[in-house]
Amino acid sequence: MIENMSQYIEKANTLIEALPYIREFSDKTVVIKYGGSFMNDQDIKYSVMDDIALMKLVGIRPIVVHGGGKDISSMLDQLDIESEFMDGLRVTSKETVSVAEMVLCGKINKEIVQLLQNRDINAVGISGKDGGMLRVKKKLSHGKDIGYVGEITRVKDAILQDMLRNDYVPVIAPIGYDRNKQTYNINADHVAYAIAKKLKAEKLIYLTDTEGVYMDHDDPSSIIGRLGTHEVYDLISQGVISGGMIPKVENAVNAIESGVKSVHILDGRIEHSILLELFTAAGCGTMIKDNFPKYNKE
Ligand SMILES: Nc1ncnc2c1ncn2[C@@H]1O[C@H](COP(=O)(O)OP(=O)(O)O)[C@@H](O)[C@H]1O
Ligand SMILES: CC(=O)N[C@@H](CCC(=O)OP(=O)(O)O)C(=O)O
Repeated sequence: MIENMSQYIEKANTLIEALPYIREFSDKTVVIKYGGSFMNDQDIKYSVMDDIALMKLVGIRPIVVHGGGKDISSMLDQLDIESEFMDGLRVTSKETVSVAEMVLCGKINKEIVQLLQNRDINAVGISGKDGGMLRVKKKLSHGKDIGYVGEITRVKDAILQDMLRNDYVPVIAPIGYDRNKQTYNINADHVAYAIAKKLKAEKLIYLTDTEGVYMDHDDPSSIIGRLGTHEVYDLISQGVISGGMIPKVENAVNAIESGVKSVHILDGRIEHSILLELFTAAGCGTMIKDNFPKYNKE
């Protein structure tokens, strides 16, 4: 009985601990990039959707930007089309861009909307095409043409503002078009950054498949809890940050420089990592801000 009581008190304390954060973030915009390899794990998917629903219910304004690279690759595989990447970006032929649009907008986007609606959260799924939201131009990779890969040149946020004003959670697929109305495939990390920048979001959260940014890949205890923007390029040039983590931290620096308060790299494989970050004092993952002392490892 006493044991049970202490469990109840612990639960109540967790709720009390969340109070100042709920107050602080109420009415604030938080952009969540949901993608990567864990997207197809049902338990994780449901836990991410529960977190987003809870955020919305306590007055935060979440915006979901999703990826789906793995699903695109498996659909291409079924169609006997090879997947090729250059610097983390998919080389995108005309055929590939229409498969990407079909998978991202037709399958994944609507699935996320359905999961939020199942939780009685009004969500609307759009791509960068809707309301002319994302204008792009062709992105080159080290001067090389990699097909219909878009670099965002403009974000027209009227449609997002309308949705937020009317209390909808926007769910965004990373597809846009250029000045000739040609469809382009865009890396979802870049879309999340561009939207967070345009809306001057309070937070930009990257859910990924690692606990956060490590100093040493082989040592899980080397996670950097707080990373100052001025340290990021040092860590890239030392080879500490590499591969798919580079666009995330570069986007993080740019986001902070354009008014986003903090960027978080969180482990999407851990259930409720968003809630832990938002509503507990300890937080989790790596928080990137402009004013942390060097490699604060907490
Ligand atoms: N210093 C680092 N700390 C953590 N992960 C790193 C680091 N440097 C490179 N990475 C790599 O970055 C990956 C995350 O990027 P990516 O695979 O593109 O994620 P996503 O598919 O979620 O967008 C990690 O799985 C890891 O292999
Ligand atoms: C140009 C480019 O690479 N676009 C990505 C879009 C999806 C994405 O970003 O998905 P993840 O976040 O799950 O990796 C792609 O085709 O895979």
